[in-house]
Amino acid sequence: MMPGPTRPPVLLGVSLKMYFGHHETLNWARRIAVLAAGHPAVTSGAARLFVLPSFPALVPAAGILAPYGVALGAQDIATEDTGPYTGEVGGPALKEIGCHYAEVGHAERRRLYGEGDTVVAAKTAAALRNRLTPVLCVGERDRGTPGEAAARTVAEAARLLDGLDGTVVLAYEPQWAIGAPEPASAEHIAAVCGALRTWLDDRPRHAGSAVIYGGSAGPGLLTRLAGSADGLFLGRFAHDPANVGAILDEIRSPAPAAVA
Ligand SMILES: O=C[C@H](O)COP(=O)(O)O
Repeated sequence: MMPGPTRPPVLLGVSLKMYFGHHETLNWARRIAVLAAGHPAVTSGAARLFVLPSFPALVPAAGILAPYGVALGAQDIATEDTGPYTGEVGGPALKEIGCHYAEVGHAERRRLYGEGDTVVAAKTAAALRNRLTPVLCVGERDRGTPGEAAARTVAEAARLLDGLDGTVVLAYEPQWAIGAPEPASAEHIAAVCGALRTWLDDRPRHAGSAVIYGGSAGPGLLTRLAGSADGLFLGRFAHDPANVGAILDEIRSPAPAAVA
């Protein structure tokens, strides 16, 4: 069972993207709160949960989830903190309403909204500047060998974090595995997450950072990964709270240390 006695907590993040309506989001959050209140993986500290709902749900979802230790975060953040940026939401406001995380660089924002490395790096900087932990999505576009994917993904993380200090969550999301029937193979994930972990471990300025896997992740994957990632970044398969419960069931031992 994961994690072993010296492992930090397993970090489980959920992005709801734009799938749910407002009340649906809050009803889902209530069911996650019940899970978090009663599941030994959470109450023992072996697992830590965070949820990224859409912007309008952040405040009421925090009211439902934060009492049970579930952290909240935004799915996006403006590059600037304040000013004439219609439609944007800045880091200071996110911090003020209780966000702990801000997601940046998701493949959907790159593909659909034209965000490139410059914007993603600026959003990562904005999160860190506002004491929000960036959930920085990295990962190759096309399926290739694990070695190629690891080299590309480490280079991407290095590029995006160049000149930045602070704790981050690196969400390894091979783009070809997002929205797919199955996640990448455990071997592929272990190769890339291992390379990202090695890269982070050489950089004390990112101490406390975590590497999690996203892309069609669901029940059973944590067990198959056997500790090669620090956790999971869940999408569709978290829509049914029973799946979140099943993933928590894979995590049993108490954990002594903290991650991002
Ligand atoms: O943000 C989450 C990831 O993009 C994974 O989504 P998915 O599990 O629905 O593929």
